[in-house]
Amino acid sequence: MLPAVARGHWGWFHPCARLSVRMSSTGIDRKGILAERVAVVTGSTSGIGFAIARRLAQDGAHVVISSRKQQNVDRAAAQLQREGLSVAGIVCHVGKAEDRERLVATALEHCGGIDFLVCCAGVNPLVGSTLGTSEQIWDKILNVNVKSPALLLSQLLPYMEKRKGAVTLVSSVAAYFPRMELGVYNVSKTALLALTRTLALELAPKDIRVNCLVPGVIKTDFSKVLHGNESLLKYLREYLQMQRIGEPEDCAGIVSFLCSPDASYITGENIAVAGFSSRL
Ligand SMILES: NC(=O)c1ccc[n+]([C@@H]2O[C@H](COP(=O)([O-])OP(=O)(O)OC[C@H]3O[C@@H](n4cnc5c(N)ncnc54)[C@H](O)[C@@H]3O)[C@@H](O)[C@H]2O)c1
Repeated sequence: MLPAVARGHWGWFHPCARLSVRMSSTGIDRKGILAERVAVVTGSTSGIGFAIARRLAQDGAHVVISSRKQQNVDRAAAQLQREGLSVAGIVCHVGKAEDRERLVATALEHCGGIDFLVCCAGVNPLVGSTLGTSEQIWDKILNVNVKSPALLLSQLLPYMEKRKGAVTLVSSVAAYFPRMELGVYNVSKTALLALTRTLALELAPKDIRVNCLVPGVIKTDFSKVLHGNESLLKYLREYLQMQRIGEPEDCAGIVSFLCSPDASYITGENIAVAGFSSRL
């Protein structure tokens, strides 16, 4: 049986209290750079989002993870809690307003505020040509990939104000060099670059920074269609100057840095983690 917190019902158990208990009982007094800060990470039960959630928690933050399916939330939250990290999980389909509201309420109720938002949730139905894409698919991709980070941020904003918060959106190198088979996905990821700069501009007076992680090919389920194909993988390795595709952990440290006080004067930037491509 998984702990209640992993099912999204915390009851008496306060995940944020857990870390302080652990720290005092083990005598560890070295606080992480993100200690006592609270991070909400969408699409974080696997892949890049999971690696980011883990890293933020390792660096001291209380982290609320989320994705669409309860069983995935349970599994991921339980795994990180076993590692002694202060993590709670809740189901949130980012395209659903009521799910976003519940995510916000959960973070507030159990962690008392919100400092960081990392938007990893993304969809990528392989749709082929942009002009051949149905309106339904257009709506789905733009809703989840572009609109939902902005809508979620507007729901979180009242609580992030006065906390010198930071937001990280997640685009893709497809924003810079679109792939034929990705159609509208390319468009959505390019829109995120513009969203980053626009939000950075709008939120700078509130001391909230907005930056964008731009991953190259990272080994996750999402990109299996690329790295699962031996000949394509060989091509990618030769094409990438570092001779390898990335791991989710390659994307994690930069997000922790962007949340940290060390990045206090960095906003509106799109930062590629892509192993160097001469086309970037
Ligand atoms: N893997 C890559 O090569 C790569 C490259 C560039 C950009 N990205 C981007 O990175 C992000 C994470 O992808 P990943 O590679 O870690 O994939 P992944 O499939 O491992 O993780 C995606 C996560 O998002 C969740 N998710 C999907 N739709 C959701 C929704 N509507 N609401 C909430 N959660 C949802 C999934 O459940 C999963 O937890 C995506 O935005 C993707 O576009 C990935």
